[in-house]
Amino acid sequence: MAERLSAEARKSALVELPGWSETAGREAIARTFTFKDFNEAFGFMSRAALVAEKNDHHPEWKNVYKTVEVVLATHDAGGVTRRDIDLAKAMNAIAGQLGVA
Ligand SMILES: C[C@H](O)[C@H](O)[C@H]1CNC2=NC(N)=NC(=O)C2=N1
Repeated sequence: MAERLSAEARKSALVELPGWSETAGREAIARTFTFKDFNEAFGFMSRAALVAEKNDHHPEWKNVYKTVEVVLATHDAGGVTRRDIDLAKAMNAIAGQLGVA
């Protein structure tokens, strides 16, 4: 089972996660992605969903038209773990391939 990261470890992990930040009032990380249109936003979600399913680690997310708000935390650990960092990195890579840095 993945271990919760310390505040320090979370902060240093975020250095390598452009666009991501800690959420207020909850041990989690979040990013809002804005794509060209709904088609690209949904394409991002489709690809990210496959990664999440493969890793058995799932996002909390909301899609409104071309934006996707993502919150990541490890429910079993009650905070942020490496699994969240790894999924955030994968999401940034997928968004990058869609032209969203
Ligand atoms: C049974 C299943 O492996 C667990 O419920 C997985 C599913 N996906 C998950 N996703 C997230 N974000 N946190 C979890 O603790 C988690 N646990």
